[in-house]
Amino acid sequence: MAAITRLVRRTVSISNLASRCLSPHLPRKDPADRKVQWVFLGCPGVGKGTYASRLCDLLGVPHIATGDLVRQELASSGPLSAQLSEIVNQGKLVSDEIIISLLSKRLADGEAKGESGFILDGFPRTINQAEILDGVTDIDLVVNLKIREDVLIEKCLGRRICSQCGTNFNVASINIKGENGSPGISMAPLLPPAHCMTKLITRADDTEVVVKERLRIYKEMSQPVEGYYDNQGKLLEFELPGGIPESWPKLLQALNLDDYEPKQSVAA
Ligand SMILES: Nc1ncnc2c1ncn2[C@@H]1O[C@H](COP(=O)(O)OP(=O)(O)O)[C@@H](O)[C@H]1O
Repeated sequence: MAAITRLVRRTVSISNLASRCLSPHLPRKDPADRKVQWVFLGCPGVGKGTYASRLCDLLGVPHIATGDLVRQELASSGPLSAQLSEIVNQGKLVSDEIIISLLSKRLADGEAKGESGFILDGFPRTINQAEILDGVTDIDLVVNLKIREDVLIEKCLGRRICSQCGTNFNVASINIKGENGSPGISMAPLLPPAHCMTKLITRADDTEVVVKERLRIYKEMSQPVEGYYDNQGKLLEFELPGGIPESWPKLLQALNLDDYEPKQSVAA
């Protein structure tokens, strides 16, 4: 009973925190009067950040990646830093309280700069987070990116970040032949320009052991979020057919964004 009371208190306090922190920054407006409010779901390494940031450039909305917020907090050596580094380096999820407070601060900063709309990447990652988000704003669409698991591991291990500009690259060259009726897949490396080449770093949580743990946790904690949005009729499943040159135009088609053709050149 005491445990239930504690859980109820905790849930209430997270919901209070969420409504206190998130509500002012996520006004419920008619979709016709505001920019898109989308969520990107998908396993670690699938390319959420890559495709979400390209779509954000196209649609003129901020790309808000909670993983980036966590890494910024880690790099800042602030009070949460040591606690976060232990959790993240084990591939575990950060608590809802911490994630919501980082997200609300990011939204407040964006609001002060006059931002409108968003694509969320890496949030919500649990049913509780999805319910909290639903309590404070309307999500128009949830894109669930998918790719086979052996590719995910190779992509995580090949991921590199420019320590100066923060851009993601990938040195993995993926070429898996089709077998037993399932299609093969090829993905060329996404190499950095010369000025980033000497500044590349690998994320501490992109080791094989930690990536496998992140995949396990994704299946346990985050896959149910797909069903949550499917039940609301908001889920768009998108199986990546290959690297960016093949996938980007097909993703635009699936999103009915073919009209944005002049800007499709960002994919080149
Ligand atoms: N919504 C969230 N809830 C809890 N933890 C999160 C959330 N978003 C990011 N994190 C933490 O930050 C780490 C890195 O996140 P991210 O860059 O999105 O990684 P991934 O490549 O696994 O999708 C996660 O493994 C987790 O520890």
